[in-house]
Amino acid sequence: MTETIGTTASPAGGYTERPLLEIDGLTLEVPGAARPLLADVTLSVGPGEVVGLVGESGSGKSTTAKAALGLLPDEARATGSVRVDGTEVLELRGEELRHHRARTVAMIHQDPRAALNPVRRVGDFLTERLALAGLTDRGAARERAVELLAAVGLSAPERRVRQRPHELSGGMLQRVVIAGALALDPRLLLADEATSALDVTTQAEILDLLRRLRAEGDTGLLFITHDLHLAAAYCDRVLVMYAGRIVEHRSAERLFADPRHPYTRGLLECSPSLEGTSAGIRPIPGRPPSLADALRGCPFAPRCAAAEPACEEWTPRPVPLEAEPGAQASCRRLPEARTTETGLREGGTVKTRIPEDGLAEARLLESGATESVPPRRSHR
Ligand SMILES: Nc1ncnc2c1ncn2[C@@H]1O[C@H](COP(=O)(O)OP(=O)(O)OP(=O)(O)O)[C@@H](O)[C@H]1O
Repeated sequence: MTETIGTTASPAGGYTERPLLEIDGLTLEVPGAARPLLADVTLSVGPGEVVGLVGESGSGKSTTAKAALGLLPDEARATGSVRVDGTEVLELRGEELRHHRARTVAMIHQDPRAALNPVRRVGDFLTERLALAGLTDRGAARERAVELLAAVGLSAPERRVRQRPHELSGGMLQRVVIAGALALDPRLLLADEATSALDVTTQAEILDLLRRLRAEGDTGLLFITHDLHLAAAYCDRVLVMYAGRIVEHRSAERLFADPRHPYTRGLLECSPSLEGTSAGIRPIPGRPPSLADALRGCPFAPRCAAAEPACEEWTPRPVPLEAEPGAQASCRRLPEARTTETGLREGGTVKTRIPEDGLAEARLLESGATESVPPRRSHR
């Protein structure tokens, strides 16, 4: 099944307008690592959409989100592209990059205390953010700070602006940080484990708040979590990462109902459900590869109960899933993978669908493996 690619793309049942965030074939290499930090990462977030990015610790979720801010690891060599609201972030430098970080994208981290100066008042944090956005009149900024705190659901906002971080709970502080993000009226919000440190009730309140804000402002939200159950319940679409790669990309509903990658199935089986029951939890055996491990074939093969010897030779690539436009999983054992490979063997060079890349050429290499060839750019 085909779909229109470009400004009206609708990956895995998502948005229909131009994406706010478009990461296309992003590969990041750092000196001394045996494998890339990120390998061919492609994802997008549309206006008003919540997209989940899920994976174990070290899979590359934060590195992907930071790329949207133009924050790459020192000495990293990047290929591919990262566009926010149509601007190529990897080409921004100096003042343009500072402006981009201050105005277009806002990141909310797990620990709100790290974002707030412990000796400054909450109101100062907000008025400084508002000054970045051009509101330098002190009285007007003060008023706006109170409005922002009310908008994120803090009671008695006039009193809160005079308080210091230690006087507020973790949930209240996360609301302050979100208010700080909103002060800049960003098009894109990046929430990196933003609710992981909160109790379940506060977590639900903050998730509601984020959902309401992105709907009201038509803001896009990239929601990073290690909790696949939470992502499936909260997001429109979910991408699963393993060892720096996207291994599955589905609508949240389909992912939860019928996970196709063995790693996704393993994640669902090894995390407690939203109801909090831990019955039947089965941890995925083994550990994810470190950056010192050179990878060959499917990176999940050493931990995969369904792996065959040929998986260790298989070049990972997104395999489009039948009857689910834009959805893909990167597993050699999918029936869809066999179909495409047969086509390649017969045709030598064919056009194959790479979700969100549009039509990318897939070449048959001499070894018999396939290689997708999206448009590339190199940045340092
Ligand atoms: N500046 C850097 N230089 C070298 N390696 C880095 C750098 N930043 C991150 N890494 C490595 O990249 C890998 C991915 O890290 P990242 O923080 O993106 O993972 P994550 O999925 O967000 O994990 P977590 O949930 O623990 O934050 C890790 O192995 C990490 O050690």
